Amino acid sequence: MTNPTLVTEGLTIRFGGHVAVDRVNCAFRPGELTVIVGPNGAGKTTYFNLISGQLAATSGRVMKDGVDITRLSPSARARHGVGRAFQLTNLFPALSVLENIRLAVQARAGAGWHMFRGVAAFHEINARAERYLEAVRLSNVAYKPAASLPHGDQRKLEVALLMAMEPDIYMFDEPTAGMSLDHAPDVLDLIAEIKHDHSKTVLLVEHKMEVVRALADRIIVLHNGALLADGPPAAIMASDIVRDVYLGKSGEHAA
Ligand SMILES: Nc1ncnc2c1ncn2[C@@H]1O[C@H](COP(=O)(O)OP(=O)(O)OP(=O)(O)O)[C@@H](O)[C@H]1O
Repeated sequence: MTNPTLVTEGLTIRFGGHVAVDRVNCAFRPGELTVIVGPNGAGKTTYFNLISGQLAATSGRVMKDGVDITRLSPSARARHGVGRAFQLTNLFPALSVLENIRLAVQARAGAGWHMFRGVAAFHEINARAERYLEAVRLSNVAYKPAASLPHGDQRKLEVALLMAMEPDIYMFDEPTAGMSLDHAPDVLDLIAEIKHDHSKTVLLVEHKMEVVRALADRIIVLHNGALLADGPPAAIMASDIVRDVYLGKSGEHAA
């Protein structure tokens, strides 16, 4: 089995007396798409925030390729290859779709600017931006202002901006939220393509079971902040304990 890209060890955060994420031990590997499920308030988004650095852990560690990134800022973690899709942050609404992607490519190149000098740099950055534009199938709206895109296309643009960062880990929090059913498959196809690049590790928080079924290689279930179950989709979906959580026997409601 390949080495994990990302490991959380005893990862915990307390808000006052409330333990929102409770000693979560989990390892994530390249080529694997893990969906994090659980009832409302289970700690899914908080766990994501602890991994991407939006929240600081009370205890425990986040390791990226063996490096302890627990105390790093979100941008420092991004430079370590932890990429998280955010709705429309990073986006320049008045600039065109292509310009937005070009800026993201340039920001990524900035870290190793010596590789990109002069005219060659300009061409290389443009070529990369065009590649991501095509990858998310937005070439037909390349010159439209980003703000003018319909919601579904804006989500695709977010995926392109994330790809431009060239992360090792892709994190998506409900990528089809607020999206009409006819647009959802496009974004899901993009995520499936990222997963098929076997060097990438993909984490998804998702409520919609049809999305979970379509994409998951593995499901982890959080409940009251703790890791309740972890395994292949068929086993997790058939497990009594998971059904109990979702059917409310333990006092929670299904998400
Ligand atoms: N900044 C915060 N301060 C205090 N409590 C918080 C904070 N962030 C999250 N919580 C609490 O932590 C718990 C977990 O919340 P979280 O949003 O991670 O759950 P979730 O599983 O993502 O839920 P949902 O499916 O509804 O999005 C909740 O009880 C929430 O109220």
